[in-house]
Amino acid sequence: MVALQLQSVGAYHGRKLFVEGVTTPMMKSGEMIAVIGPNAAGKSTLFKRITGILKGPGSVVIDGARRGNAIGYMPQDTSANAVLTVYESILLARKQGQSWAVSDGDLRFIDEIMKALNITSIAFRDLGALSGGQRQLVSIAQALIREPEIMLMDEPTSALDLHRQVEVLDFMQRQARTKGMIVLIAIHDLNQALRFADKVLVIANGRMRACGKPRDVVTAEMLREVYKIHARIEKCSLDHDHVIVDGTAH
Ligand SMILES: Nc1ncnc2c1ncn2[C@@H]1O[C@H](COP(=O)(O)OP(=O)(O)OP(=O)(O)O)[C@@H](O)[C@H]1O
Repeated sequence: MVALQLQSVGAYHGRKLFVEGVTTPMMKSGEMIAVIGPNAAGKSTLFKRITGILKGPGSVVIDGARRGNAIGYMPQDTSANAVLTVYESILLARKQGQSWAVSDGDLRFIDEIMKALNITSIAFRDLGALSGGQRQLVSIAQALIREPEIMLMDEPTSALDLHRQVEVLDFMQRQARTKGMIVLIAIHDLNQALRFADKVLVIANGRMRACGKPRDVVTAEMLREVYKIHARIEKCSLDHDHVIVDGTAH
């Protein structure tokens, strides 16, 4: 069982503090947390601080991790210029930092992940010859193949069609539940956040505005203040909450 908590976390770009004072409740094994907020709010910056790519004040407290490097990170920019096939790139991600001997288990796991993400048919295509959505799926596979206990995904579904979005979010939710992973997903689609997340963390102007149950956090008031939109949260016939946007607020 792994647990993650941010305590007064901030992050610098150069000498400037872009994210400040983020203190979250304890995030636990099996949870999926949607990180939402406007453009340039600091979501990617916060992720980079959690992974250690960026420095800053405060503590990223991880309890109960099985290994030293428990964090997997899928960056927002999934462009690739390495001359590798999809399969090679996933195998390379699997073996990074380990011995180069490839076991049957490694190969089986690669097949499993590729099947789950529906990318088996492009296994031997060059990375440079993929569509934006295909690249995004390969990038998810590269992060998952390392079996992280905490997975940070920066807008993993932004280039995917609706079917693939639901497939990927559903798959990540199952991964969180069955493997006891903590999954943090930066995402702009608030309806997908409402549908899949156990918790929603709102970042605005480099600060945490709220963190809690989706229904408590995604409110008309928050949407007006943080996103400057007039919106209602209404239940559909299946009793799921949906954001219905009426227009922009000034
Ligand atoms: N490498 C960098 N150097 C300097 N400033 C940066 C750098 N990367 C990001 N920033 C700044 O940090 C702030 C937060 O950016 P960040 O990418 O974290 O936002 P975001 O919430 O992920 O936005 P988006 O939803 O648009 O992806 C922005 O003002 C941005 O200009």
